Amino acid sequence: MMRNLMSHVRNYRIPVWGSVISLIIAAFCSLLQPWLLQDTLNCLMKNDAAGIKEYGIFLLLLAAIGVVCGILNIWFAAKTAQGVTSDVREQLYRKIQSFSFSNIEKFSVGTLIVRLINDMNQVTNIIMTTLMQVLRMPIILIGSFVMGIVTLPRYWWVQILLLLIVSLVLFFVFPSLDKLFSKYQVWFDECNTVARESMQGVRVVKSFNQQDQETEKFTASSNELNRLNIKIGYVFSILMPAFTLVVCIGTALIVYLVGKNIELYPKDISAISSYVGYLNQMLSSLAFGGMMLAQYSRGLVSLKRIDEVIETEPDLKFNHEESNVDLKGSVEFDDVSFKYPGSSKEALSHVSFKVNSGETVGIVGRTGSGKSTLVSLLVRLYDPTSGTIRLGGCDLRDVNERKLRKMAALVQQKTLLFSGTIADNLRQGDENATEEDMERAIEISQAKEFIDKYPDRFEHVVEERSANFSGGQQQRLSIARGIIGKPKVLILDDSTSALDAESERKVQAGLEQKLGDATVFIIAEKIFSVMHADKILVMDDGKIKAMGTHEELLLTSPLYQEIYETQRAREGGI
Ligand SMILES: Nc1ncnc2c1ncn2[C@@H]1O[C@H](COP(=O)(O)OP(=O)(O)OP(=O)(O)O)[C@@H](O)[C@H]1O
Repeated sequence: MMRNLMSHVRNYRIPVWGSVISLIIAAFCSLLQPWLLQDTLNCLMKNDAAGIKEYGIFLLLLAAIGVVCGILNIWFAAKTAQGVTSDVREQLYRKIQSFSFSNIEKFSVGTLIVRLINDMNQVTNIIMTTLMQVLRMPIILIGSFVMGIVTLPRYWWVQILLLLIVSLVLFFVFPSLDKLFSKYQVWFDECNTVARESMQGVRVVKSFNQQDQETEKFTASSNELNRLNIKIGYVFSILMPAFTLVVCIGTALIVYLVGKNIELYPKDISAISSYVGYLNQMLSSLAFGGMMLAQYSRGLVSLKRIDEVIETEPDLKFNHEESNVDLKGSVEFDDVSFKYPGSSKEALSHVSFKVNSGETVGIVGRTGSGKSTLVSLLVRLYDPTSGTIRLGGCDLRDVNERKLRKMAALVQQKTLLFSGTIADNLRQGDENATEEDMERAIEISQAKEFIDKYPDRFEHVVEERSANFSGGQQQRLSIARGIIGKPKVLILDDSTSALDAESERKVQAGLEQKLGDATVFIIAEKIFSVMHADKILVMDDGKIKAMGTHEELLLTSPLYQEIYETQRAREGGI
């Protein structure tokens, strides 16, 4: 679990060593303080003014070195922790970017975000704790134990007795803290997912008057989180006073023992204060160290969750070799079947068809018949469970990812624009797009009409979740983003649904004229949208039921006829 983290820590050798060295010096300074105090007391009892001055200066010097080293320790530890966390976060983000759809679905977006932000903060804590406390604890523990025995060798057993008591308490409390921290993480994920879903779907929540239900859902998980937090707080609140009590008992015991034998050993009296000092250091390092370990175990849970993501291999492996072969836009599905991960039913079953470069293909079928699944496979968001897909005659699995993304553009059903400017969004389709390319794309997609109304045109801001654009405007922009890179295969997955018939016709005419050599797939609810296509695929229950032109299908496919008649009746004639 630690291996990945350590490989990053190795890049920060200087700050790591800086913090370790300053920590060791600071630890020894605090160990020497009670010792010097005892010598000062001895001088005081002997009325040795020169000795008092000398030891006093030593004490001050020691305290000053301790403070400087303490500050240096924190500075170096923070430098290491921030650096390493930022590197691991970047590694994690890269990994998530390499994930396929099914990888992301398996984790869920909510937990990936929590891992990226919250779990990462825990990694910072682990590194800070290690560099500031974990090393200090054994030095102080062993050092104060030895120094305590040297100070009052007669009462060695007092230290061992108190050590045993504190260790026992920690031994019983520790496992329950561990469990609480793991549970806490699970509920934190849950809380995050509920909040994210409800805020992203705020329109649905409001329009269905679901505020109360959503609040209830959130409150339930938030209460659970709160309950766990309180429990963790209880454990900590019992630990601190329990530890103080043990120190008090130890002090009382040692005062009593020294007092009882004062006549036999009068010198012991000057050792009491330094002995109690060591006792305090020993027990506090143990108790504090125990609590640090509890924090540590919380951090380890986070580290495990991060490693889980980093060690997951992307489901889809792309060929990274650049090829110079200029693939054409022909598409072939050869006996392709596909099941979604975790699903027992085939979403596509033995699908075979061939489309020549430059053709326009309509895909129609009832809802859930597999239309979107088919095109997701075509741009390789998933790999088929069996069968082969060929693009320009080349097996899709052999096509370089960059080439594939340039060749084939999918404009999805759920349009998603990013916050930024219109130009930023368009350039996602082609990072090198010129002003001219953008003009051409918005003309074809009929987005020009509304962009021309903005004085800042391409620099017009797209707000979060494209809130300042209507559904139809968003669709036009995402079509423009799809065509800007001049793809050889363009797929419009129900992406003209929010356009009126006139604009839809204009978009299609534009595509035909200006993207003449591209193969275009159009998934549409309405047959009207695809009736002029060169080929229409009729899908039902994951299978291709019929294929042909509109006129051919009207004669040969009962399913097509049925869909057509139903739509005609509903629209009052197409
Ligand atoms: N991510 C997914 N995980 C599991 N099953 C899925 C997933 N996406 C779709 N399905 C299932 O696969 C089948 C085909 O879905 P698909 O989205 O391809 O249909 P569609 O024809 O595009 O429907 P619509 O016209 O409603 O968009 C459906 O039964 C659906 O429940």
